[in-house]
Amino acid sequence: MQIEAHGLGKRFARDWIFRGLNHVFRPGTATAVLGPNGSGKSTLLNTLSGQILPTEGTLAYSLRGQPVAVEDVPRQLAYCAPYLELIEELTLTELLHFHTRFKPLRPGTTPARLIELMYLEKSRHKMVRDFSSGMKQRLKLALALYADSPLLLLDEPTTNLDRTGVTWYLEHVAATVAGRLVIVSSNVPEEYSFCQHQLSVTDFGAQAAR
Ligand SMILES: Nc1ncnc2c1ncn2[C@@H]1O[C@H](COP(=O)(O)OP(=O)(O)OP(=O)(O)O)[C@@H](O)[C@H]1O
Repeated sequence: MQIEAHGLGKRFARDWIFRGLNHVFRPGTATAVLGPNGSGKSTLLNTLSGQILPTEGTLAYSLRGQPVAVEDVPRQLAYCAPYLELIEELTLTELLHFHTRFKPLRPGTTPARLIELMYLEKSRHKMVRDFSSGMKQRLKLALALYADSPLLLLDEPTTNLDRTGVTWYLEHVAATVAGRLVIVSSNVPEEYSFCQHQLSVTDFGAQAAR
């Protein structure tokens, strides 16, 4: 997927979060969106993915050269973020079967295989609400990384992961990002080490908007 932003700006009430963003996010590339806490990284990701409307400017989406309407972007999108919740009342196996009805996994990956890839075999019948925070994060990441979607957004992807979890994340990112458009919001260099491009939200953020 490709996303072209022209003069993109977002304001909450009287505060501009970012303004004047002109950028083309090209398919097959990974971009890290950087900036301190509260600078607007998540707001930018949510705007780019069509979850919230920009205040000004335009976004144009295309897939293999064909335009994609903003309302069709969610179908192409896999998104992992701290503010996106899992369905905690389901067991791991139930959740995977439910989730993948709407967001299929990439060809060759089954829910059973995903459980192995997450090293969660012993928890396949455990309710998600009883998972540790690191297990939940691994599950959220696996659902996004192994989704059959050309657009992958990762907001603070190593949240709640220990060293083993970070190593797991980097290994599975390397296995799944080829050919996709990937945008990572982060303050942790290790978690965006695979990104070829960096975009600092403060370059077109609140300071720049004044
Ligand atoms: N729905 C909203 N209404 C009003 N203000 C909002 C809303 N969402 C975000 N903001 C404000 O926009 C600013 C940027 O927030 P955002 O979450 O995008 O920053 P961030 O760079 O992702 O921060 P962090 O690194 O802490 O996750 C903050 O001042 C926040 O309070």
